[in-house]
Amino acid sequence: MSGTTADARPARVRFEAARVGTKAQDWVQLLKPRVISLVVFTGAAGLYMAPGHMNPVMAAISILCICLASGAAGAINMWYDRDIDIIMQRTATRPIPGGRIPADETLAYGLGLSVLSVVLMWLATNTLAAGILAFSIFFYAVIYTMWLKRSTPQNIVIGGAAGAFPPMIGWAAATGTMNVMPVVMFAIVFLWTPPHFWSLSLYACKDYGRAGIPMLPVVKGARYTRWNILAYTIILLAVSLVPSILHLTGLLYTVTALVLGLGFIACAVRVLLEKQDAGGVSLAGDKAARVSFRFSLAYLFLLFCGLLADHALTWWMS
Ligand code: HEM
Ligand SMILES: CC(C)=CCC/C(C)=C/CC/C(C)=C/COP(=O)(O)OP(=O)(O)O
Repeated sequence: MSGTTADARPARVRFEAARVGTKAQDWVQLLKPRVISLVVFTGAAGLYMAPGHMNPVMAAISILCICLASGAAGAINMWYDRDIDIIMQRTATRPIPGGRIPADETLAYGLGLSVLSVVLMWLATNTLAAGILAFSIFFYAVIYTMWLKRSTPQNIVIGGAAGAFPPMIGWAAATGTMNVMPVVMFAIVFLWTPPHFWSLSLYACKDYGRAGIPMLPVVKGARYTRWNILAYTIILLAVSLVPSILHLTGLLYTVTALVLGLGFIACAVRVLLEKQDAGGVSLAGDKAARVSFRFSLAYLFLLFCGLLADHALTWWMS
């Protein structure tokens, strides 16, 4: 061993830690930037769908606050999960387990950004938006991360609410009120989260098992998880059509929701039918689950694009 201090981390983790980016990139990585991009997009969509005209500077500040809050919650999640992140291959090279950023600084960073985002949202918009924003941080960092994640296989079904609030926050920031449309947008993201995450959990199952996290395939098995993914994609398709049924959206959105929903169901059926052993464990390298996970990301992005385009078209034709 080189140097004077003993380093108990596995060789692969030490190698990765030395290889990964700069200090600034590490601070950004703590915020889970790629997840934020989609979270912020759904928040901006909620803001855009709201009636009336919001001052563009206020709109930009509101979106920045959602971005900061989501990142802050991600940093607190990484602080709390540092003991399991070092065990799981997918997360072992994150800034804390990689030994590049101290845990206490990460916590201070997460708490600082949380306060900043909520106070800024409150000053720039209204109490309702700031209140839901604060509740979202609390729900993800405390309810999901510190409680549900380690205690029940339904962790992400309930915990998924945290990531579903941004459209409501965007709407509240623009109007100071709540309505059916943002609640339906919440429901869409809420029901999207299980097939999104369970697709990934099918091929990350060993990691979660080793870390002792009771994710659905670890506790109930891969076959049960496959059926659940299919069930949620079917419910998701039905709920995604609620805006059409309530005449809140037009034909463009309806067609988008139908095509994407059927595509997601097709992915889920492939996950269900993939070559597997008696326990439902894939014999095909979890190819179908990997496709389903990637499709889930495209699905949510494109569905919300459909909402925005439909809204813009309705406005343009009126
Ligand atoms: C409790 C709810 C959720 C759970 C448990 C969850 C879980 C995960 C996990 C474990 C990953 C892989 C991350 C990695 O490899 O580092 C992931 C990726 C991702 N998630 Fe989720 N997710 C949830 C909700 C959401 C929400 C609400 C959004 C956005 C609206 C979202 C957007 C994304 C994106 C964009 C990625 C890809 C990140 C990348 O490419 O690195 N997730 N999710
Ligand atoms: C406005 C606001 C506060 C929004 C919160 C949005 C948000 C961050 C949602 C959760 C997204 C996510 C990556 C969960 C995975 O956590 P995990 O701990 O299961 O995944 P990991 O194992 O990759 O850390």
